[in-house]
Order: sequence, then C-alpha cells, then structure tokens
Amino acid sequence: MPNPDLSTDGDAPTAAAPPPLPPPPLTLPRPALFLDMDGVLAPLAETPDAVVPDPRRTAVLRAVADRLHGRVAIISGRTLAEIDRIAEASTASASGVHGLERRRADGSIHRADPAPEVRAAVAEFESFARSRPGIIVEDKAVSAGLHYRGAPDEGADALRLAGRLADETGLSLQAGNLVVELKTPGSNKGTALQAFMRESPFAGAVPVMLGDDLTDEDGFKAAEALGGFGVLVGPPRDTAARHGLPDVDAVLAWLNAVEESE
Ligand SMILES: O=P(O)(O)OC[C@H]1O[C@H](O[C@H]2O[C@H](CO)[C@@H](O)[C@H](O)[C@H]2O)[C@H](O)[C@@H](O)[C@@H]1O
Repeated sequence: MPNPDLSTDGDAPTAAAPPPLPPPPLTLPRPALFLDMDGVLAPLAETPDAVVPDPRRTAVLRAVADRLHGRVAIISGRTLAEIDRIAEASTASASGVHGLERRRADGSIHRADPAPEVRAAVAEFESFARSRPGIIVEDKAVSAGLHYRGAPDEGADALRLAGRLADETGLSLQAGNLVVELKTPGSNKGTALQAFMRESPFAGAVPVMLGDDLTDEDGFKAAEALGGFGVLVGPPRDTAARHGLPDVDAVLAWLNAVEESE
C-alpha cells in the first residue's frame, strides 16, 4: 500500500514514518474479536515449537470469550491443532492456515482439500533445508512453510525457491515473518473473518481484528468493510488498521479491560 505521506529532507524526498495509531476503545456495541496468534497473543520465538501455553493468555481468552457470548475467534497462519496447543483450546471458534481450516462455534470443522502440489513443495523445501542448518520446514498439509529465522542469510535463496515453485505449481505464495509459505489457493484471513461473520454467534456484531503481520491486512479490510476495524499490533506502518497497540502485553491488558468493562 503506498504511503502518501512524503516529507523532504535536503534534496531527497523521504517517506515519513506513519503516525502512531490510537488504542482501540474498550467499549463497543456488541463486539466480535478476531485475534491473530504469533506476535499478537504470543511473543515471537526462535522456532514455532518454542511458543508454549501461557496461563495468563488462556485465562483472559476464556474470560473474554465467556463475556462476549462466544464472539471470539483466533485466526492464525498456524494449524488448528497448533492454535489449540498454544491457546489450550480456549476459543471454540478458530481458523488455521490463513483461512484454509475453520472450526465453527458448534465444533464443526471445514478444511480445504490440500492442493496435491503441496507434497512436492514440502519435498523441495526439505531438500533445501538439508544442507542449511537453522532452516525449518513446516508441513501444514494444506500449506508448506519454509522458516529462515534460524538462518537469515538464507532468506533471499528461500524466497527465490518459493517464488519459482509458486510459478511452477500454481500454489499461493505467502511471505510472513522470516517465513515463506506455499499454500493451497482460495483463502486468507479476510475470507475466514467474513465466514465467521455470516454465522452465529458473530452475525450482526462489530468485527475487530487484531494482527501484526502483512497477512493480517486482509482481516483488517474485511473487518472495516463489515462495520468494524483493524488493530495493528507493533510499530506503526502503512496499514488498513485504524487502531494500534504496541505489543503482546498491551493486547492481553486490553482484552482484560474489555472483559471487565463489558
Ligand atoms: O498468523 P499468525 O498466528 O501470526 O501465524 C503466522 C506464522 O506463525 C508461526 O511462525 C512465526 O512465529 C514463529 C514463533 O514465534 C517464528 O519462529 C517464525 O519465524 C514466525 O514466522 C508459524 O510457525 C507459522 O505457521 C504461521 O504461519
């Protein structure tokens, strides 16, 4: 998204840093909360497995879901199994792998059929990782992830490999935080939010999406289009979100305050 804010410093025009966003309000008419996991509910860690349950997070998720009559869903790039491991199954509603998996409030689960090309992508990623210590392959069945947080110097090659495979296979390329994924096409966090909003207990509520990553922008736009808004977690940047919170601690404190004020 282009940043229209340009200032000049000497001869060269430079992009001005986007201003900080105001914090989200604590009281809203019938809010529905859509929460990203990594970087929003859980601090980033060196590897995906290093993110573990936190009693404070689990308690506030259970309390706010109870107070909002179930209108809370986690929408993550992780699988549903991973969401439940980390959040200790504290929300009935959840969507995994960028909308490709979705568990409704009644417990029923929809999973996209994995594109067959994902198996080839996993194999190519594993072959890439074999000779590169620190690279991790994440097999999510409907998507293949190549993590380079443990070997950032390999990032350019990882992105090049994923780009080539996306062209060859038709899988969707999704860049994330020191990770690149090849996904079964068809879903994103915005489509997941829209699907929840068509169903009980979310229908008719004001959607609020909290996220930190570029993958969350689809969720911010979907929330805005349905009368709500996005909340960017982390430093200001160009975003479709209208509100901001600085970090995971601020998110948990805000959820606590929403729970107490509702
Ligand atoms: O949509 P999210 O809930 O933010 O999930 C995005 C990805 O999160 C995980 O990877 C990221 O977090 C790891 C742990 O902090 C970190 O080591 C990694 O570098 C990050 O990219 C997860 O492993 C992915 O499957 C998610 O897509």
